[in-house]
Amino acid sequence: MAAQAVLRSSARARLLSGAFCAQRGGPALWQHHQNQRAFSNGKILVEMDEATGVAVMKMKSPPVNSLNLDFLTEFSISLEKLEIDRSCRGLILTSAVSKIFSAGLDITEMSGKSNEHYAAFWRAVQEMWLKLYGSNMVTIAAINGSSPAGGCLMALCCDYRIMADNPKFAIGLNETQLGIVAPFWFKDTMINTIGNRATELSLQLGQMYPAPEALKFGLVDKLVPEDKVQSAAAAAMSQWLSVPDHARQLTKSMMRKPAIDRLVKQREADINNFVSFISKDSIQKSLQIYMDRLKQKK
Ligand SMILES: CCCCC/C=C\C/C=C\C=C\CC(=O)SCCNC(=O)CCNC(=O)[C@H](O)C(C)(C)COP(=O)(O)OP(=O)(O)OC[C@H]1O[C@@H](n2cnc3c(N)ncnc32)[C@H](O)[C@@H]1OP(=O)(O)O
Repeated sequence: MAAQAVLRSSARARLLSGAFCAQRGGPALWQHHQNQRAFSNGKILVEMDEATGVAVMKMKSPPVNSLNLDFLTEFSISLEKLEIDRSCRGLILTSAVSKIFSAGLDITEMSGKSNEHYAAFWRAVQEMWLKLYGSNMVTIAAINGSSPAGGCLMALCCDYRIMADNPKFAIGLNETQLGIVAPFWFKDTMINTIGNRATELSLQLGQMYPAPEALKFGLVDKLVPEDKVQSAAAAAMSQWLSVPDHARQLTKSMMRKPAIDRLVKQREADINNFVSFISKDSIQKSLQIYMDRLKQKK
């Protein structure tokens, strides 16, 4: 895919240079065990079944798998590593943290930091989206917990979503509830999944949907009991992998390329937009109030 080609160069350069690995105290090499391979960079664990060509990526950044700069960098590098591995055809994205898929973007990365930091953070968010939404692999989200905002975006980037059937787990793009605005590419991803009107309702209200409502709304494709999420994802994966790769990949590209190209074309403008928006005093105040409320609810 065009966007993949653009993106691959920078992440691969970092991957091959080992800069990221050195920073983490050593290269994230595959460990082999029978038919299984695994690597971990700290916040992400990847286990690959060589017999099926399916990798399971587990987010393991407690307490809530929030997407900070380190996490996003590890995520993109891990994904790139799988993308260039020809034996890997499918990816199941899930969480190793109980009851949480991902709490979305780390709000502390968007509060009280320099403009340079906001720009680097937003570039990493864009990169995560470009890589996951544009992946050539079959991607299935095994949503085993709550998944607000950026966590919902990650799930929406996948080709298929299976969620634990627990009304305590909710998913949605709730940005307006924080006093912030989902950028156009979050919106495009949601429109491509549930359509324009449902997206407008959902985004304006900053709605979080408990699992049963998320299914009705089309935000997720299937609900299964909590302890069956991984096995259901594996079963769905084998169905998806029965389709010839080249035909499925070209079809995926046809559906997603317009949205991907749109961000690729205005990447720098989107970063500048984010920095000027997030650094406003009024927005910083809104985020502070939201964080205070989160802490007070205990
Ligand atoms: C017009 C121009 C527009 C341009 C574009 C501009 C801007 C776009 C900007 C941004 C887009 C952002 C998308 C996002 O992802 S924003 C993040 C939204 N996330 C949330 O709202 C999640 C909030 N969290 C929760 O709802 C709950 O924590 C959760 C359901 C995930 C888990 O609940 P639980 O009860 O288990 O755990 P808690 O006690 O609430 O949390 C534990 C601990 O973690 C902290 N925390 C939770 N979420 C976050 C987070 N997203 N970032 C940072 N920290 C988080 C929480 O505060 C607790 O900390 P502590 O009290 O233990 O220290």
